[in-house]
Amino acid sequence: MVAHERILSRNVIQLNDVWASYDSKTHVLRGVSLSVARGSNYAIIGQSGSGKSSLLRLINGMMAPARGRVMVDYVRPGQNNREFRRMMPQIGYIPQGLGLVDNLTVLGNALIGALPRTGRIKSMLGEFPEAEVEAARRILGMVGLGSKSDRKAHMLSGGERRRVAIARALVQRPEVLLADEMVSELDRSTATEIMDLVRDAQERFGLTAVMVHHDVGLALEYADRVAMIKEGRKELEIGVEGDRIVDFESSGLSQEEILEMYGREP
Ligand SMILES: Nc1ncnc2c1ncn2[C@@H]1O[C@H](COP(=O)(O)OP(=O)(O)OP(=O)(O)O)[C@@H](O)[C@H]1O
Repeated sequence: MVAHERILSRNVIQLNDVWASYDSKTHVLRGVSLSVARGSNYAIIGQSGSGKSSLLRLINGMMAPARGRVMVDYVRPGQNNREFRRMMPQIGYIPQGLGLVDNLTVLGNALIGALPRTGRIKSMLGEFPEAEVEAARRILGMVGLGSKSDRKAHMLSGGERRRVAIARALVQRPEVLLADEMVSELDRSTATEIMDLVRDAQERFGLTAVMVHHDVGLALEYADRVAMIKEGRKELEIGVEGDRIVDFESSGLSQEEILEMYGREP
């Protein structure tokens, strides 16, 4: 990515009338359009099976749209696109279930984020450059795991596991963070701690975040925009401005109608 492009692209992520399918018969996403502003936090909510994870997979290039256009900083995501493969390390992805390696230490898991830079074989032998190890330790300190870097991942609490997943993503030095239901199974206060951490990281590194959430209240508290997906369609996109919930789709819904729709979902 060159500097002038970054200045021009206020929206890091852009989806235009995107349709997606796993079997080329049924569509799991139908005509979704959205824009994610640089540095913002964009939340996606919706019932199970509505297409939220598929949306993230389109952004990180694991899935291609059947129709429509997905762009991340002017580049079309896709494994076949060399330009996108080059920028892939700039997209940190925390999947549902987090994807930690249980028998690796906290530090080892965090260093997985450095693999795109260090090269796989050397790293598998545990030969990470000292500067990478130091950087990973610094980030573990930032997420509150400085004293637990030698602990095996399977010995951690749910909140600590999320912190490791965030650290791994940050070690990658991403510009965009995608997280799929990262705080859904946590109690409210731990979920808040983890979201505070994401907010800190966003401020510190200018990160853009797209996060799938289960809890509408939490989404509204932390996100600049909240999109609701229903049966593959984007039903609404709202955010809080002052003490009001604003409908950015301008579909003319009243506050009461918005609250009622969100109250029913997911
Ligand atoms: N690998 C796959 N192959 C075929 N169908 C899939 C695959 N992954 C998801 N689907 C289907 O696509 C639809 C959307 O799934 P997706 O995982 O995107 O929904 P979701 O909103 O993230 O659901 P959840 O909240 O349960 O994770 C569902 O009907 C699901 O069964």
